[in-house]
Amino acid sequence: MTFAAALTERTRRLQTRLCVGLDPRPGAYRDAAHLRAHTLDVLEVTAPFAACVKPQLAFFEALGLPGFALLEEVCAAARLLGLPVILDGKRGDIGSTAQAYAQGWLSGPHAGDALTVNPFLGFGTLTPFVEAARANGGAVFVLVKTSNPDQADLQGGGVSERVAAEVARLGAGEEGEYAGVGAVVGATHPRDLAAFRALMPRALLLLPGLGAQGGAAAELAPAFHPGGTGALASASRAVGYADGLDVTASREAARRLRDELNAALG
Ligand SMILES: O=C(O)c1cc(=O)[nH]c(=O)n1[C@@H]1O[C@H](COP(=O)(O)O)[C@@H](O)[C@H]1O
Repeated sequence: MTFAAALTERTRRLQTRLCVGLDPRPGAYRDAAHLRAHTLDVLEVTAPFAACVKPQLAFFEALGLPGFALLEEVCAAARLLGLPVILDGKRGDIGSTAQAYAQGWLSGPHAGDALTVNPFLGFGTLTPFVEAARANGGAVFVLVKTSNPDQADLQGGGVSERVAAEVARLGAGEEGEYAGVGAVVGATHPRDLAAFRALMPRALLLLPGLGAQGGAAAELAPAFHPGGTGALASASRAVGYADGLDVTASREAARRLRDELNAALG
């Protein structure tokens, strides 16, 4: 089953639209073993409320080699829990280098099921990522309108809409309910969601910024299709560090966010 199909099946079966972000901050732990144990615990306790999991590569890269080992463990544990994995790497480069990124993160030993990608170098540079995702039944999430306030410096003036049109074009010929080419649109831009939903009718929308960045579940309904599919709202700190390192608090935060998203959909 493709990433898009597996994710949508899980959303329907478990009635959850929550993506749990794993952003393990080294400063929060005594040592690497403590970080590892807490990260795997957060994954396990939140899995029943999650549609998917999104490890942020920066935090694993920051740990050096042990970070790569932990990332592999996280991906393996997620698979055992039935959770599709989105690697948040925001990769993008000239085509030949993009090909290496795509090999590493969408088909190599550390590969996830999906990867976030940056279109800044041009639409043609997305091709290696899209091809690798297709070959592996995976997906890419192209940055369309990011959650940060200063996104408008470069993404304003119609740029986000142009990227959205390219996302729709890239996914147009694919079979299945949702394409393997999705889009990132910040949960912090609720007023724009309906327009992006319309511009990319078959794209999965990843909505980061829930919680710590001010995104509110109650405002995200326009990103979804009738029946509550087609989008995922993502929270990292608000789940992983809901109350310090208390994993019971993480589980309850995931449960609450899942419920709030469902309530928003009526
Ligand atoms: O691609 C992402 O997930 C992403 C895109 C975006 O526009 N904004 C954004 O915050 N993210 C990532 O989502 C996570 C947000 O973390 P929290 O603010 O703690 O929920 C971080 O790992 C960010 O790198």
